[in-house]
Amino acid sequence: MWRRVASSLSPIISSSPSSRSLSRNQAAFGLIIRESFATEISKPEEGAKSPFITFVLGGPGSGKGTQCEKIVETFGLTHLSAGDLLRREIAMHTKNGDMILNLIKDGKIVPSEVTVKLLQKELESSNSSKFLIDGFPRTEENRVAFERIVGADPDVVLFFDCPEEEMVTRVLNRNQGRVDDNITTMKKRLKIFEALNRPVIDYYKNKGKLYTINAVGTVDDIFKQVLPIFTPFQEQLKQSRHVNPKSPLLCFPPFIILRTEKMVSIVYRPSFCYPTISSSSMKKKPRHYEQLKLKQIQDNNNNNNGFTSLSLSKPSPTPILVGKQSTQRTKLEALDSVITELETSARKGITITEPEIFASLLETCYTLRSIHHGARVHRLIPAYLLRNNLGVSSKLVRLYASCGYAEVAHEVFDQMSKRKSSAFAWNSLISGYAESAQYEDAMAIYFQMAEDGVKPDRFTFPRVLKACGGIGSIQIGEAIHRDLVKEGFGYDVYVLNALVDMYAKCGDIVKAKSVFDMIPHKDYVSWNSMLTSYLHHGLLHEAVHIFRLMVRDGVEPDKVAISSVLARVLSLKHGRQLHGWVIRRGMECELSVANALIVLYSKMGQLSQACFVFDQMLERDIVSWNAIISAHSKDSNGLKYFEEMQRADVRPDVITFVSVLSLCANTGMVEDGERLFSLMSKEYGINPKMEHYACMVNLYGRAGMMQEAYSMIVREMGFEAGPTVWGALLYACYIHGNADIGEVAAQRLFELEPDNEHNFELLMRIYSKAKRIQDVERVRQMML
Ligand SMILES: Nc1ncnc2c1ncn2[C@@H]1O[C@H](COP(=O)(O)OP(=O)(O)OP(=O)(O)O)[C@@H](O)[C@H]1O
Ligand SMILES: Nc1ccn([C@@H]2O[C@H](COP(=O)(O)O)[C@@H](O)[C@H]2O)c(=O)n1
Repeated sequence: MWRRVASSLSPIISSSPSSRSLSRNQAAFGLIIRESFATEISKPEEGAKSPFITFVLGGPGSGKGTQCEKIVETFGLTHLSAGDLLRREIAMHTKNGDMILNLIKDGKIVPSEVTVKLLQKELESSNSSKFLIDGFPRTEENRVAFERIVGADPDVVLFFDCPEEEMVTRVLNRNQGRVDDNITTMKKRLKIFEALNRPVIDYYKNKGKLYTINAVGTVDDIFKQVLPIFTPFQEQLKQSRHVNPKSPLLCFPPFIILRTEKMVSIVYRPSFCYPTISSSSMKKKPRHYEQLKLKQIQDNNNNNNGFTSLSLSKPSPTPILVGKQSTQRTKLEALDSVITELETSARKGITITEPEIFASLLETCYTLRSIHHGARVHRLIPAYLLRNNLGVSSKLVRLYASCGYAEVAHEVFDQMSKRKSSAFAWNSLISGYAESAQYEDAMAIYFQMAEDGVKPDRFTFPRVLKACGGIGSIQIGEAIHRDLVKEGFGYDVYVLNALVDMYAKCGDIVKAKSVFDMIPHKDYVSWNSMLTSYLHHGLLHEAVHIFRLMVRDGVEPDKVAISSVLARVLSLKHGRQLHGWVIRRGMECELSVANALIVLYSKMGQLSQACFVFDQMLERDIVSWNAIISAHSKDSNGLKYFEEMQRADVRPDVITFVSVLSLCANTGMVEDGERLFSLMSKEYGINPKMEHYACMVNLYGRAGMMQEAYSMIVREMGFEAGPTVWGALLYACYIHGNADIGEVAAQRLFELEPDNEHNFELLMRIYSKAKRIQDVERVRQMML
């Protein structure tokens, strides 16, 4: 192995804080990950296999990236583009981001330490053993630093030799919005290439490792020169893969259970952090991404490193589909297995006392919105932990509140001994309410906080502002704005970003823009908030302006902005173009983007495309399920998705039932509709709302069951029926020519919406069908 694997398991079980390392993604997931291996050695172990490394050199625009894609396709190497890694730093506003941006704008070389560290991180976190390192080393200094820090030598060095004029033409036509693709920077890049990269090329030439390729001609012609270079290495490339214990790609399923006689410990690893992939996704085609995913699953099936790991469903022969579907299922299965293991241990008298375990599990339950699993975890948590550990109880509170279990959330909250000492617990409650669209409740908690003398912190405000945006009250929003300034958060980017969003959602785009202008160091959230706000307000011109400024500053629109753009697309052609753009950026697997694509295709009547996107999703949330079911509003196949959703243990919500009930109404599936209506309250505790009754009246009405439809309104509904319900009945009366019930429905509608001419017209048609000409005339007179 390239990196040494410590043999002992003990560090895992008694991991000290120092043995834990939180990677960026891990931290983002709020997870504590115990490192299961010692990882200090960066030189290859003696006798261990080194990774197969190819350096790809050539001037700017010589076609390195293009050829790398083909090499990846054919030989399955992992593509790491140094330029892409640096651009990712800019986009993510890391501490080096500004410095890198300035150097790239000027065509200069970023300090080797920075670039090599980025490459090293990618190499270490990948489970691949064969890499294409593109655009590196650019200088002798780069080369030496790589040898020193990574401790590896390339097996092959490709040099794409291209005349300057051709490179200039290609770069100026590249059209990817890169800050350095302009003639001024290009001239500098070419000079630097000649001065600094030539010595590297000569170095490898002297070592006999250099392969020079004439980079003029078609992409395929050039690749014909590349192919034979790798042929001698084919066996080496096929050989078993390097297994890196630190690799997030290897961490599948997300949990590994470690058992000793007295103790059960869990190593939690988020299975959906793929830094290697996302870093180079700018250039990569999603197909490679899929190949990697599938490999990941296969590798994990093959490598359990001696741990008791959770079982995985075997991938089927269709890589793309199965890779993704099994991923989603396995996440829940893994969670379920871990909880079952813990329950078994608890029954045997082994008490689990580590708050990190519960915090991780609850975080996962929350991500998967599995309240059922959350409740099981809840039962395992010792009472004293719940009372005293803010981290654990807050996660539980948020889970319950966000799944609509307000009472239980409050019960847990009330028992928290430290709830009055900080805003932490309150934030969870506010966040839970805000996420489940219970905005008034979220606001009430904020005001309660003030009454109880708990000071809000910088995390409180974004949550409250989100709730305020949900309510759409500019007055409350302004009051909170004053509060946050008073509390000293008037210059906090994190808070100001939420303020931009709030003002925009409350309809005051001018104020949103003035807050945005006030943000001194805008981060990518600031830009994306403003872009999204303009889009929401239909201000496309302004949105395009912001978009241009973003590209100028090297900030890419994020998934939220892209989802908003997708939601506003008016033509299938533009939708498809955007879908292509999304794929090129490797963003098609982002949950909100995929959800928006489903809605887009469904809106455009492209059901099979919507299903395709859905089937490809790595992760699905309630919005995805609702979108695909709603896309089937006139197709009985939609119920299969509902059943699949239940099997996946995703809890249907109010919207899901509106969708399935209208599907049943539209397709005449009365029995299924009745069954689902009853399931909604009995199984899922959702009391039927106006929309559900409207669907039921529609269901019976369309099926000609007028008495059932009528009695649904007068007998079953516990509240006054509104226009949607009576309207459904009136329409059914028109279809089935029932003037008696039609009169009753119309009468109620005339009271509820006296100005809606449609109701009068419908009643006239009903009378006309029944040949009650005098009544037709009477209604006509009423309309005058
Ligand atoms: N053989 C070719 N003929 C014409 N255009 C090409 C060819 N190969 C690549 N291109 C185009 O030239 C542009 C530059 O190619 P590419 O991005 O692969 O170059 P690169 O060497 O990776 O550039 P950089 O170092 O600037 O990242 C792209 O727009 C690409 O589509
Ligand atoms: N080893 C490297 C690679 C790149 N850079 C900087 O990034 C710019 C773009 O690189 P591409 O390979 O995508 O063209 C490049 O001009 C350098 O500014 C670097 O510093 N070191």
